[in-house]
Amino acid sequence: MSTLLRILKYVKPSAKWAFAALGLMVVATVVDLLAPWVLRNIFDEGIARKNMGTVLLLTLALLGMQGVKSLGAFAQGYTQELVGQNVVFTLRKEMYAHLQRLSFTYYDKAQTGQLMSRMTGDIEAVKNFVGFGAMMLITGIATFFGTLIFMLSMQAEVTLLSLSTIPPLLVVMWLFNRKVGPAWGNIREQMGRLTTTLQENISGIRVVKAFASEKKEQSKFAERNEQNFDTNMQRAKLEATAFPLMGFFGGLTFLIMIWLGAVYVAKGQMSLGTFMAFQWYTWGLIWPLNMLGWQINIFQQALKAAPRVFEVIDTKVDIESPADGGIDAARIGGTVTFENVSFAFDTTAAEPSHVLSNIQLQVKQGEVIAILGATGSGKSSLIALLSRYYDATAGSVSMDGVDVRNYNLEGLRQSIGIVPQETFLFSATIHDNVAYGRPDATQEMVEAAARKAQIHDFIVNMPYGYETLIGERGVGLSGGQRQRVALARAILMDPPILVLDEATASVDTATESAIHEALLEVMKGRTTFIIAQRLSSIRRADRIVVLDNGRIAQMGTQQELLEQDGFFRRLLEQQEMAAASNS
Ligand SMILES: Nc1ncnc2c1ncn2[C@@H]1O[C@H](COP(=O)(O)OP(=O)(O)OP(=O)(O)O)[C@@H](O)[C@H]1O
Repeated sequence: MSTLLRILKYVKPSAKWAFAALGLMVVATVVDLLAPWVLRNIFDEGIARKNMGTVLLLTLALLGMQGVKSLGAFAQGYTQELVGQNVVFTLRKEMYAHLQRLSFTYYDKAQTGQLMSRMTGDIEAVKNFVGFGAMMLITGIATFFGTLIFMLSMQAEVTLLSLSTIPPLLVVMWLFNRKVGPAWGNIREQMGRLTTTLQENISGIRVVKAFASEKKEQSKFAERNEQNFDTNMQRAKLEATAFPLMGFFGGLTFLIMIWLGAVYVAKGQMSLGTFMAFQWYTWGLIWPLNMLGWQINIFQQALKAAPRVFEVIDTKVDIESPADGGIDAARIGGTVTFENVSFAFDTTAAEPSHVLSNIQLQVKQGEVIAILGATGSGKSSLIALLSRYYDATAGSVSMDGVDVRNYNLEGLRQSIGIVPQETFLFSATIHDNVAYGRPDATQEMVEAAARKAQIHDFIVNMPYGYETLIGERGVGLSGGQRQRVALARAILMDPPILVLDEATASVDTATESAIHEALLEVMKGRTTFIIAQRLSSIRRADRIVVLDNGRIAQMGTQQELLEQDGFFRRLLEQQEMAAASNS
């Protein structure tokens, strides 16, 4: 019930259209109810009394009524679709906006395919109910009871006796409703899983092919496809049993009415006109009942689909700006302090395993900090706390002495230029990809950023220069080129804090040293965090932080760390040995 009420809330803004559709429905229903009554009078007042004028007049009235009904049906069809589409529009807008606000913690667990199927199929199922479904349900109920009133007023006995088929019909409907609900729930869930399998396969198609796993993937998909097939067939079996049974009882009503009607006409207790009108009216009883089977289907589908959409919309946003909008981060200088910071990804676990423990680090404005450590030691996690991708579980991260949680989130993130390990490029021109964070940037600004990232020469040699489409539908770029586009993207933001996460990992040594030269310029005056495995990438760091299993194991200048027996010296020795054996 609460789901239904919540769905109706989305209809509220279109209330005037919904009422217009209802009004038109009432017109069409009244016309429908009056038509058999006019027919009765054609017989009883016209034909029986040989009054052809009345016959002509009433036939013309029937024609006019048919015209009004058709016009009403057209307008109603349009308006009910308008109401449905408005609901779809609002739900999609709300869900999309909420998805933009949800944090990394949500996306760590979310399945893209499930989200896509909720955004499309499930919302569509809700629309089918609020538009067509609900209107047909109301039309059906109005027609049924309206018809009943007309019939009872004309001949109560025949009407009541004909209705003896209604109780078994209601039992069939009740059983169908009970069984078809869970089937629709399964179908909606399975569609989500099917879309997830498809989406993962397409995103990971390179891995699939590299491991020649096409057959395995096909059978995984086939399994889910079969589940969906089976559940749909179970649903079809329910429909195939229930609908004809409903049809049978509906037909029986009609036959009983004809038989009883004939008996009553013969006995003189019913006029021929009423008998003819009853034949017409009986359909007014039967079709709403028959249609009810479909309506139950549409209703149950919506009832199972809507909570899947609401679940996303209701997910709590755990990382956002403070309620008052937060402190403007536009003038952040770049002093960063980690004050006894500990962090675990899953804080809901009974014993959260800490990825970072008791991090104590003060970074001056303009300082270049290199973060080193074995894989999985927590380097990316440490950096993720700066932009509030996640919040520290204990302790605090502050910038210019203000806890990051007190800044306006948008401003905070705009103050931190990040070149991530994995670059995502949008299906857009290379210009738009570089200017992603600053769409208002001039061509000169974009080019200057690209020059600093050592990618300008490559771009101008592309088929359409900066206007070349890249990403899914455009030209592919190599790993190193993608990384340099990401670097240009960050440089263009002109942020006081720069984060380079293995930013030169996938470029050759010559490009790497060229980028480093350029970076020297870029890093000037900016607080920079460089996560790197290669020593060449950190040569210009003022200070090095070595992480070990989420704790700071070493910290100091390159010279200081060289004098200690620790991770840094071992790394240096290893890399020097590797360089010697390569030469
Ligand atoms: N989204 C996540 N959810 C849960 N655990 C995670 C998540 N991301 C990373 N971890 C875990 O946190 C630990 C630290 O990971 P992190 O990515 O910070 O390490 P890293 O030092 O940057 O590693 P690498 O050098 O391989 O990039 C790892 O043990 C990893 O398994």
